[in-house]
Amino acid sequence: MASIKMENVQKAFGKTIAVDHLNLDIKEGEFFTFLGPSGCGKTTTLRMIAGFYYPTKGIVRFSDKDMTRVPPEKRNTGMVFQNYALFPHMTVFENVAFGLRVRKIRSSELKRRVQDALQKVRLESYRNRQVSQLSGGQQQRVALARALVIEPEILLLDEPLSNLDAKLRDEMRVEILRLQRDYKITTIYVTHDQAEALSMSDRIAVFNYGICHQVGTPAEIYNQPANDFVASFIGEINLLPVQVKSVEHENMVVALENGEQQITIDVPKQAGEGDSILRTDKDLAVAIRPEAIRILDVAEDGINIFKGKIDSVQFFGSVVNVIVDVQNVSIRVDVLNTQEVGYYYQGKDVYVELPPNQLRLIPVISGDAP
Ligand SMILES: Nc1ncnc2c1ncn2[C@@H]1O[C@H](COP(=O)(O)OP(=O)(O)OP(=O)(O)O)[C@@H](O)[C@H]1O
Repeated sequence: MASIKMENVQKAFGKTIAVDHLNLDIKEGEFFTFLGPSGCGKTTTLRMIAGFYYPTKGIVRFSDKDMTRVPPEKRNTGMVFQNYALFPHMTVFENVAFGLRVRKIRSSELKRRVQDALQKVRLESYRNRQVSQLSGGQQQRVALARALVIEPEILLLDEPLSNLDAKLRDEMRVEILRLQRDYKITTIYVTHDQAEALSMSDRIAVFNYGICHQVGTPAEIYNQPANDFVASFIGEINLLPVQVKSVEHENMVVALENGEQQITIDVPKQAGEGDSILRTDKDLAVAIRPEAIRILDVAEDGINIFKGKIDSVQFFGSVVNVIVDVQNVSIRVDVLNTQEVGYYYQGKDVYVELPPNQLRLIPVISGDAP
């Protein structure tokens, strides 16, 4: 097992800066995910860790050792590619044995290790089968066995499930996590799928346009997004553009200007990381998840309770998605399907409550794309 550090790393391809100002500290044994949309720099970062690319600037360390310019074959990393990159006409056994033959491992030990890896991915009975005669999920397992058999210190997985159908993907997620725990191996997982990232990772780094915007546990990323990009890339969220009206000891009062009208919202100071949010030169938004908002039939005492009218209702099974119009501002509320059918309907007068402890005041950066 190794830890991985990236210190102020940049990678440029000619004039394209694929990754910039990257600082990461990945712990031994961690399942760490790079998440972001296509072209945001995830694969480039992974390749700098594998050694297929060298950074233009900055340092890459494994367990404090400088690896920045060490070639891939001297790094002891195992990699699984999106398209698996297997040898189709070779057997399962030979595909898995490949890395060991390159390393000139003795035949008896080679057999034992391949057998062991095939057992771990539950493919022992397929050892003599040609890879071209396997299903997508089985090929994925061969690719995993081939990466693991060399007993790497670090496992690198580049969108390993993207070619599989939804059911197999679910199965393989569980399988990958089981293997990662069995081998206790530091793992980096690249994906653009937020559900995959949230459900599998110890921690996630969220990328956009070559910049890492936030590193945190799934709950931190979901509950305390650093800005509007992170907030809206992961899950559904209401983003209400606001201006700060006043700042008190514990609270800030912010206003959502809406033509002639104004909605004032009480936001606890810690929802904006204390006063620091006030020093940003960015526009601000109040962020709240749809499941954190309550719909009330009658006005109750409390703060941040606003009168509105239901605009639309969509049924999703376990959850009902209700859009409420509050003074021409659309607010999405997700309620559990526990009321009788027809309880929420278009045109119904309701109140919505935005609980202060569920609010975040965040900078709006999405206009900043290069
Ligand atoms: N070899 C290269 N030469 C020139 N530009 C490159 C090269 N590799 C990547 N880029 C550019 O760097 C940026 C980041 O690409 P990268 O492949 O790291 O993104 P990604 O997040 O992995 O995307 P995807 O999910 O589509 O694979 C993109 O703008 C891409 O076009």
